[in-house]
Amino acid sequence: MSITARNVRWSTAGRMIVDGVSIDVPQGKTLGLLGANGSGKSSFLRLLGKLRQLESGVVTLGGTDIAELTQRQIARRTAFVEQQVHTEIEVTIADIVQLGRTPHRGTLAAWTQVDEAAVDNALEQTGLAGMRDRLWRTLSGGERQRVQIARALAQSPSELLLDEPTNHLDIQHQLELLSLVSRLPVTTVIALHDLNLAAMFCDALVVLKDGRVIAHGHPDDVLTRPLLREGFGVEAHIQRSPHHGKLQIQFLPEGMQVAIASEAA
Ligand SMILES: Nc1ncnc2c1ncn2[C@@H]1O[C@H](COP(=O)(O)OP(=O)(O)OP(=O)(O)O)[C@@H](O)[C@H]1O
Repeated sequence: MSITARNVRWSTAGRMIVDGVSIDVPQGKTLGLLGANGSGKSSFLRLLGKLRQLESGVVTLGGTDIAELTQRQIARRTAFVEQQVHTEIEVTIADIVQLGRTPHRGTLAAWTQVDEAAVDNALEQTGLAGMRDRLWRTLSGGERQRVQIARALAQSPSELLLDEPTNHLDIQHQLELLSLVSRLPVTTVIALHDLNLAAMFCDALVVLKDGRVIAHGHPDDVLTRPLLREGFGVEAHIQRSPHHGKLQIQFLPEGMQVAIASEAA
């Protein structure tokens, strides 16, 4: 189902954090949400999932205004993976992934084959099937992150909101996760710091700065040298990869530009 936001605003402590943001994500597409630290990505994702109240503006999921949806109705259709999840209780990977089924089940409802299949499938897709009985507290940061993704997938969502889901993952798992997300028929908004991965896997990008959209559109149109300067304060060389056809950014820190120039001379 589609996700849209129209002129969304949210402020706290007298400071505007999300300042008039609009997005349109068609059914099944992946939108990358980019921006420097503190630009408002997590805050905006929380507004999309109704975990914070909009100050003004409208968010729709599948054409329905979230103001008309209860938290439970949203949980049945939208999965949200936040940056950090802490728990020290003695739970296994399977216990956590099974929690993804909660919104679909009544209080005393029996565990069904549909529930079991959704959990098995989610564990399989995230490469966790062989370690379902491992205790959460024994897992590495990257393993924990994959468990949270598996919980979200077990929810069988039509919309997925992911806040930096790859920040603890090794490169193989980053590529696998983003490739999985971009292939799923689920509408996704994903906050990312890695601009090269965003260029490779997102259908469209939105770049935030101080809570405002400074660029949006196809990655080819968004990822330009002026935008990287304005949004992230970095210099870069951008070229199209002859191997996978997507834009690739090579960052050029000041000292390094000089070194390369003198090497070439
Ligand atoms: N509840 C809050 N109270 C006060 N300030 C907040 C609150 N939530 C967010 N902020 C501030 O809003 C700004 C945007 O934060 P947010 O977490 O949305 O940014 P972000 O783009 O996700 O950053 P990062 O890349 O570092 O995760 C930051 O300056 C943050 O300190």
